[in-house]
Amino acid sequence: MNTDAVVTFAGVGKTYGTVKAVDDLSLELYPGQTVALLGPNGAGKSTSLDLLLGLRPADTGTVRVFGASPREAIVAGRVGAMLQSGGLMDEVTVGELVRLTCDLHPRAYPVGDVLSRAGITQIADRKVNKLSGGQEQRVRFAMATAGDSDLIVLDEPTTGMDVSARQAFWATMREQADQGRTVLFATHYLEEADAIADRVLVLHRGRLLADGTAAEIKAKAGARRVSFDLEGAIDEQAMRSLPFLTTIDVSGQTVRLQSTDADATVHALYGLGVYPRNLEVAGLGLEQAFVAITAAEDAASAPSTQTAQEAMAQ
Ligand SMILES: Nc1ncnc2c1ncn2[C@@H]1O[C@H](COP(=O)(O)OP(=O)(O)OP(=O)(O)O)[C@@H](O)[C@H]1O
Repeated sequence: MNTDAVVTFAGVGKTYGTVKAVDDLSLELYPGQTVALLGPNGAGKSTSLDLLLGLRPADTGTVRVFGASPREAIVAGRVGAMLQSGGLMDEVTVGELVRLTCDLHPRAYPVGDVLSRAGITQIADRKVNKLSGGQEQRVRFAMATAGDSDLIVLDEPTTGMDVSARQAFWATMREQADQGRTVLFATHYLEEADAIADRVLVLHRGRLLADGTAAEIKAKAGARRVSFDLEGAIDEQAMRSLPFLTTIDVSGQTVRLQSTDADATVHALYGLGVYPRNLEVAGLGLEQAFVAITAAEDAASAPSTQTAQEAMAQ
């Protein structure tokens, strides 16, 4: 086990009945990393965060946070968390709730700073049960950043936030990471992961499918996007016979395709005697890469019905 690690999962498993929510998960997070946890619904993201926060015990393996148990790390004030649901006391005001959270944090910031950073100073006197969804998220954000924690754990933090709240939120998280804190967030917004995270973890059926920078995850998906325009009638059958295609779409004079070997596909295209204009070759976006990687895994675990290559092509 690396002693510098902020978080260590070693062979961690969690099963609910017959569902393996987390399956033999091993990983380490380091100081200053901003890590996005991606995965389809039910992939095990929230369960993994619950295990990391000691809210549920692991069935197998060990979870360590700053070399201690999750509970010890939290009691020491080293972890701030923003979870998806629950946890807000309805009958108190926003200001009272944030004050209480600060009172409980061993290394709390002044309440006024916490309110203003989360953009909720104006609603400090409002009852928590009168808040909109986005305002509730801001309150959760305030609670997660109430003190000087070394690790900030966020489960789908920007769901329901408007554009300005999101921008303010991520600006704050960037500051936190720049100061050496580790930020781990689960999200379904892949553009946020692409823009914010310096490390992306792709979880699927409780297992870690990919771990790297967004660029590495895109490269792992293997395919590239090619688009071009053709003049005159397009011979769709000839286009579909191009080598290394995974998908192709012909719309008007424009052809858009994905290829696992774009150089060979373009070479063959010229071999058809056509003259493509506005030819562009680009990598997959993170969203397309994510879909390709998880679909390929689905296909690999159901080999009788679909090949991985077919899944990549969908
Ligand atoms: N308390 C529970 N009891 C039984 N099954 C559960 C429980 N919590 C989660 N599961 C199951 O474990 C699996 C992983 O769920 P989890 O909530 O961790 O996924 P997730 O990646 O966070 O999903 P989402 O993106 O939909 O929030 C799912 O199949 C889910 O149905």
